[in-house]
Amino acid sequence: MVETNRKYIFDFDSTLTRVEALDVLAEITLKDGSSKAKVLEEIQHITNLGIDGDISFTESLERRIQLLRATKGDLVPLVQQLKQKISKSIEENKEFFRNNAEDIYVISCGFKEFIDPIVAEYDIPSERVFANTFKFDAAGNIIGFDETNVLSKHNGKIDCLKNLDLEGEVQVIGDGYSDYVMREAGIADKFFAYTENVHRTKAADNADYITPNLNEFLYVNNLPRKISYPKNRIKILLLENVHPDAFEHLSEEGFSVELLKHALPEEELMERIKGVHVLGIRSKTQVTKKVLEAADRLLVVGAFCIGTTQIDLETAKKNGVVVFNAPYSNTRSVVELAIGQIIMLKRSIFARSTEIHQGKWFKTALNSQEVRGKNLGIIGYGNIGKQLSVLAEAMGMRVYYYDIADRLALGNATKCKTLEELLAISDVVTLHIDDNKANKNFIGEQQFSQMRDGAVFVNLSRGFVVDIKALVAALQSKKLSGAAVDVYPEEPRSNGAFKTELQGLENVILTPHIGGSTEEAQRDIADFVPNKIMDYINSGNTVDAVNFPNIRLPKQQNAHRFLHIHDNVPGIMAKINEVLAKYELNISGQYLSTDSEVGYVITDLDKDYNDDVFRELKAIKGTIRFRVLY
Ligand SMILES: NC(=O)C1=CN([C@@H]2O[C@H](COP(=O)(O)OP(=O)(O)OC[C@H]3O[C@@H](n4cnc5c(N)ncnc54)[C@H](O)[C@@H]3O)[C@@H](O)[C@H]2O)C=CC1
Ligand SMILES: O=C(O)C(=O)COP(=O)(O)O
Repeated sequence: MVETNRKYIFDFDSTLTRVEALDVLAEITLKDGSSKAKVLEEIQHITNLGIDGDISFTESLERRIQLLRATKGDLVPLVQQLKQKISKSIEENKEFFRNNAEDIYVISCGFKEFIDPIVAEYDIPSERVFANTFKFDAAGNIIGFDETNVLSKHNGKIDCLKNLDLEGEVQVIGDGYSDYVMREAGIADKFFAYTENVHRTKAADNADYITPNLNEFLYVNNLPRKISYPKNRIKILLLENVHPDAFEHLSEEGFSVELLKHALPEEELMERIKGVHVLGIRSKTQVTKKVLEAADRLLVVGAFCIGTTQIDLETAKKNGVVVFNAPYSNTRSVVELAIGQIIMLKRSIFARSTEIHQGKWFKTALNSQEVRGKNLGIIGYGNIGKQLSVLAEAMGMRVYYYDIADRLALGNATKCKTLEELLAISDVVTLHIDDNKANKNFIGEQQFSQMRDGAVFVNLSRGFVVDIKALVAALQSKKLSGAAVDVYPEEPRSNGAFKTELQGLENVILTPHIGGSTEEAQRDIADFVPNKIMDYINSGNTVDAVNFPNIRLPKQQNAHRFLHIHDNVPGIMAKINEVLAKYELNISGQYLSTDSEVGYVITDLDKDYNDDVFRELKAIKGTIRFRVLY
């Protein structure tokens, strides 16, 4: 039992439950038919007019009851259905109702016949439920309501609360303007506009607090709750036009998400990142040391792509910021584009197509060859390189590959010991190495000179790995018969003008870094990365993090979870456990993973903790970040 000297007044419809009960009743009573939808719409309209105070409540009630044509028997399925429609965060925090049972009241303009059985399960007895009651005829039809009840009158909640004459601070939690009026009249001390189910502007505009769920209400009041930090307080900034599904998934989870179409330059990002807990980017946004240092709340960076060298991974780690990416989602898209481009180059298709666009017919087999039987040299035999190997072989190409790591050949592919060997044998050279900064100008003048005369060259990896001047020279001198380039050393942050020295060259296909830009890939990434983010935020899992010790954690029931990220120096674990022992906290599970720089320890406890424990754990020397989950 928590002593707060507060009284909590809850509204019922759309606050404790996700729905308006009379709308559900209408669904039950109205027979399917052409008029059903119209009547339902009419009932909802009248409900809203009443809630917003645009018509008198008595009028709204009378009109709805006439339309409903309900009976006593209809209340049974109504109660059953309402039990399934309790607001999510109310359900999650059932303990709040148990612990504060004496101080919780329901004041509703709904009806006790269906409210009482629902809220009884939340330890609110009938005597603390104030609502209307139905009038029935002898046959059990609902024919009206008790008109002497104050709650059947316009602004009846004011009189109802006045009559209760409650002591202590009175807080009203409701979704409608008719709840706010108790505060306006000066009988309640605070009004929380409850927006978990419906956001009513008129109520929200007047509220002392807008509370998107009960967790936020409990947080504001510093009361025990299911999760320590309400999800709506977690701010997510998604840049570079990531697929809208990501926005959907993360918003549905309750986070506050903002979506921008473009990348941000360093200075602007340093400003925008303040207060942000999760940053979502693609390949353009540079998450530099300065940006990470300006970030005061950052927990996670989600790279909605494969490459992660645009992020200062080391600084992120040292600051306790976990980075995730999507290593597989767009690989197939890149492979398909590579195949397409290789065929287009070998057939000089873009030249032929441009001629026709310019009104010229030039039918020729000149510079046009099949890919069957040609040697394909793949540099970088990773997730993309390997898939390309299989598909190219299926088209009859002879595949050679070169990789600095020891990679098993798929199918009949032949491994080359050196880059020179690969360059010398390939009719088509395609680049799929990773975005490691050490790969800068990996292919330059010397490498082009080692290629076969008339070879074609494809780069879908990163712009900086190729010396563009050398590539232009190789194309101009006809050493290469063509090239396809998707990535450039400098790429613009948003769509618009773009210049490259490769423009205007013959048989050169230029694409704006769209290798991974397919609907399928972007949708898959928008599913994969948010799941990783949510898994880390909600339970501390770092599986598949690119810069952090990986820990897969079991789900815990009735436990508190402490996440402690620290410098990997001796003795920290002992200090954590010393604090826990001092406060006689029983550890139900403890998991540790370290790398050379940081340690990540998760401790599950089966007992309530107080703020002193929190403070002491945070104060341990070497602590980078400390977070409590629930
Ligand atoms: N154009 C686009 O839209 C996209 C581009 N990419 C880029 O494609 C590249 C490859 O992606 P994945 O196959 O997923 O990466 P991966 O990491 O699975 O494979 C890269 C391979 O390159 C090898 N490698 C690295 N440096 C090398 C070097 N100097 N010489 C030889 N081998 C080297 C690695 O050992 C590894 O096997 C990355 O740079 C990625 O950023 C990825 C997706 C979309
Ligand atoms: O996945 C990658 O590394 C890519 O290059 C794709 O980047 P993007 O998401 O198109 O900015």
